[in-house]
Amino acid sequence: MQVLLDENTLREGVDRLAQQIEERYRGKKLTLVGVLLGSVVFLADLMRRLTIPYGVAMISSRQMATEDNRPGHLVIHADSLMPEVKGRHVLIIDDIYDTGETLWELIPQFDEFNVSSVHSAVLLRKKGRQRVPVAPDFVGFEIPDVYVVGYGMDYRGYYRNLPYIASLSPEEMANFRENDR
Ligand SMILES: O=P(O)(O)OC[C@H]1O[C@H](OP(=O)(O)OP(=O)(O)O)[C@H](O)[C@@H]1O
Ligand SMILES: Nc1nc2[nH]cnc2c(=O)[nH]1
Repeated sequence: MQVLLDENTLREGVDRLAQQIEERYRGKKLTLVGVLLGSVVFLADLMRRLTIPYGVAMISSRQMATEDNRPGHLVIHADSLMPEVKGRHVLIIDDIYDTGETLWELIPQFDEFNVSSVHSAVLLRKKGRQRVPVAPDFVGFEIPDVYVVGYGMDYRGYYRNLPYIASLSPEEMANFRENDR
């Protein structure tokens, strides 16, 4: 495991993002919408850096299988974690932008909630992986095409609690044993 972004670097990145978000949304009705589960640490830190008024919602999304069992659409669960967002400026908060499929699926689904606008902020953007024509509006850090864990992000449910972000090599992932945890 190799540390890619240490705690100080992450703090500076989140501060930078908070400033950019404040500049864009000052005077507007803003709701941050975190995408469970990986975004929770980033969201919690970002929330404490923002000084403008805003609401918060969380969404989970479930991938629907297609008839031939291939991965299909992500569907938003607009349940109790999603308060009224009608007429509000939504900023989707996610930990990482990889292929872009998650944002590509989620963004149009906000149309049915009659929001004023939908944009997105991600802590990390992996280079060279984008598969769809939608890009995040705010990006904390560009990272190489490696598998990362920590600061909310997991490998098989582990490592979300690390206060820094580290990369796992293919060998480390192959040798991962749940019984060692
Ligand atoms: O750009 P994409 O290729 O769509 O990948 C990005 C998504 O992948 C991760 O979620 P994951 O499915 O690992 O779930 P988790 O947040 O619950 O860990 C991350 O939190 C993003 O939502
Ligand atoms: N934990 C984790 N989730 C991802 N989802 C897409 N890319 C990644 C990654 O590098 N790490």
